[in-house]
Amino acid sequence: MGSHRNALVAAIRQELAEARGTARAVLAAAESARGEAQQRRRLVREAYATCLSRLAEAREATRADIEDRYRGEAARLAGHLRGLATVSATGAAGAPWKLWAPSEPAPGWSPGLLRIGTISFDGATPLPGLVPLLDVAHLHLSGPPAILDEVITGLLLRALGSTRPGEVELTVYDPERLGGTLGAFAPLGPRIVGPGGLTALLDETVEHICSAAVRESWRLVVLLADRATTEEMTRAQRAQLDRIVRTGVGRGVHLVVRGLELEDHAAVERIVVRDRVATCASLGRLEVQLDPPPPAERVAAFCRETAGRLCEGPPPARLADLEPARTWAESSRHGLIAPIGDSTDSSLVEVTLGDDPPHALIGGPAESGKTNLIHTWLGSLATRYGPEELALYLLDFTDGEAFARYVPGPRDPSWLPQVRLAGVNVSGDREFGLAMLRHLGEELRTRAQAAKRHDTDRLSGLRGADPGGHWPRIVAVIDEFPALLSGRDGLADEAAELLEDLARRGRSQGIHLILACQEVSGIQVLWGRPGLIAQFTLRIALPKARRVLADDNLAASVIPRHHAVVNPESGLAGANRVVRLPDAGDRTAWRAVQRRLWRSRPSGCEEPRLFDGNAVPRLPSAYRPSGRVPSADAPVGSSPGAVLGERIDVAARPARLRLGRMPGRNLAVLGTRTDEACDVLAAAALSLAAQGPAHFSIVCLEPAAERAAARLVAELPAADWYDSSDVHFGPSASDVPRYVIGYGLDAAGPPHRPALRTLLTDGPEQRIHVLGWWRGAGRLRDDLAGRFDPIGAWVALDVHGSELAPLYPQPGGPLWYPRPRRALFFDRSVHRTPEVIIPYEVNSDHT
Ligand SMILES: Nc1ncnc2c1ncn2[C@@H]1O[C@H](COP(=O)(O)OP(=O)(O)OP(=O)(O)O)[C@@H](O)[C@H]1O
Repeated sequence: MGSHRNALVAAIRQELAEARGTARAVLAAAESARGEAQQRRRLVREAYATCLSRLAEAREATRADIEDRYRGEAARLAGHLRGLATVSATGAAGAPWKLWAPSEPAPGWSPGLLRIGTISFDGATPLPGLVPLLDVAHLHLSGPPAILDEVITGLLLRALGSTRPGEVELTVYDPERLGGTLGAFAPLGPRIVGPGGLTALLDETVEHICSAAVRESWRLVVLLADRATTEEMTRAQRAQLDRIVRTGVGRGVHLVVRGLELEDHAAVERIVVRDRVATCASLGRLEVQLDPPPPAERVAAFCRETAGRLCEGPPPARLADLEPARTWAESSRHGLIAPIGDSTDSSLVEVTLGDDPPHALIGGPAESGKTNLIHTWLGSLATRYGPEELALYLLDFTDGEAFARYVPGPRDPSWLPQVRLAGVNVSGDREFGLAMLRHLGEELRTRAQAAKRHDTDRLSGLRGADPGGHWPRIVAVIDEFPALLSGRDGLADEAAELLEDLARRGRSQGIHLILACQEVSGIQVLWGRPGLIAQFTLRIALPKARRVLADDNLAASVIPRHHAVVNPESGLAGANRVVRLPDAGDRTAWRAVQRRLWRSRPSGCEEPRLFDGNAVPRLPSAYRPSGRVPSADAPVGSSPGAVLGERIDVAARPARLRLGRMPGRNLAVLGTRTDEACDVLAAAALSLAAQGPAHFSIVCLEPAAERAAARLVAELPAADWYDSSDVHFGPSASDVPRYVIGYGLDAAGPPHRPALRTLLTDGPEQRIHVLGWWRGAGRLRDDLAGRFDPIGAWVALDVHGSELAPLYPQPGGPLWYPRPRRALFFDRSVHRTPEVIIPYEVNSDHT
């Protein structure tokens, strides 16, 4: 029993041991599985954490990117909006009060939006908060009345300040304060309507809307309604108000209302104000931080000033107002019509140049605005008629440079394409005036002949018969013309004759004259020539002008500054038209117009000829022996021409002295002006050297001329030099022409006179010519023993006409009063009378 029990115990022990072993093994396996699971869990957790952080990073990066893009987009959008806002509310309509000033609308302007405050936008610079009014909307405002009144004051100031005085009419219904609410606008005389006046106001406004055929201004009806107005509003009043809401905007009638409901309509812009923040129907959810009210003193000053301007009437037209809708669209076939200003009712006043009236006379005292009028007229013509239709010749005998603006200058390369010729600073050079008249005389002849060929006698006929021809109307303007006519000499007589001929026959050939002058005496020059003055049927008299209009026509003495009387019937009383003249003095504005016209010039349109009396022409390079020097065997012309200076003519041609193989073909330059004498001799020698092979002998007996003579020698291809140490007047004959260029020849003295006389007398036939400078006519006479035959041509500098008598065929000598940089040139083989020339600048340090 005991052993059985022992065996059982042992067996049980065995089983227990096995079971324990199995359990341990299972435990170990379970623990290992748990360890693995934990490991896996850790890995998963770690992976999860990594994922999370990556996701967070990606999210951050995307968010930052989105934010960047958003900010960029927002800034771009804000920029666009700001640009749009600037364009939509320019000048007084949109400027903050700090910078506010009334702004005159430009021509063609149409009303934009009006600023009431600012819109803040994501930390960016705030945008202006704008609302529509003129031409677009009625405004309905709700909120605290005091703030609304401030907003309305600001809106009215902006609307009035961005339009022309008088263009916006103000009516204020203010039953509570009887106009006191908008009292700052009192100087403008708004219509104030008190309690009991609403019906009449609405009826009258509806009537105005129905009757306004053409809208020329706006009417703002401000309704500042109180509680009683709302409560007592009748159905009839409501009906009228609704009618205004529906039909007013199209007729320029706008309501600005607070305290009263307006019916829903597309034209009603609702502005709701809370705590100085407004929302507006047109701005959606954007909130507008309201501007403070405009400073009271600014409103008062604006209203005072505008009231003053209203009393004066509308401002005169500006130069830009005279411009046509289309540039160069007019034909000048039958005449030239252009406005020069406006009348007091703002309608433009046009003047005509054509068959009748053909020519104009402008008169007025100094500083009365003649030049300004000419600029205005030319500007008006030049924008209407292109270079094929109009050619301008301008001459200014005043001391100014008024016409320089029309030609290329150092700062502006543009020119007015219609200008063919402009003379400035010509007061000392009447010869240029004469040259212009001669040129126009030639043109007149050409036109008359062409017209005759086409069996017509006037420009309109010629243009019809010869449509391919170039027959623009010509307008020649001569400011301060008496300077040209008043001298008692041949020049004045010829100028007057040419002028009379042009005035008489030019009318039918499309050549028109505009003469201007200030002095009564100037006009008297014309009155002394009834045939001439009779042609100037268009008279334009500036304030206080005398003798321009008929004697019994006193209009010019009563017109104010910057006005003119235009009279196309020779100044007869009854044909006056008073015109307000624009200010044409703004060079920048003019330059913009001119540049525009210049860029549109047709190809081949040449630069105008400018004659500037104060400028010294340079010897053109064509007359210098630069480049290839003619070889000794090159052909020599039979009479090479020595260029002495520039002729005072339209084409700026050089004055030439032909030096043929004939007796007397020598030149004497007379006078004491060393520089000019040297320039004449140098120009002559250089131009001869440029024409063919020649030999030069330079004889310099005047120390002051040595430098100039030496420079000449340096530039000449072949030259000998002689001075007081080896004076020599016997150059041997040769195959090529020889020229003796003498500086201060009178200094040679008696011992050399016989040789000099022989050379002067016999030289030319052997092709030896003397071009010499004598420092006075008396010294030349001494050298020649009173026999001037060998001197066939002379150039006089500061030598009076009477001293030149022995060298001149007419008794008494030529009429000549020396002037700086001008010389009198006489060649007995070609001239009947001497001509004035301008010695070229040759030896200056600039050349
Ligand atoms: N319509 C105008 N509006 C404004 N300013 C003007 C007007 N007309 C002339 N002026 C100014 O008046 C001044 C004199 O004008 P302008 O030179 O045209 O007179 P003028 O009669 O030609 O003088 P002068 O006889 O001395 O040559 C100038 O400063 C010019 O700018």
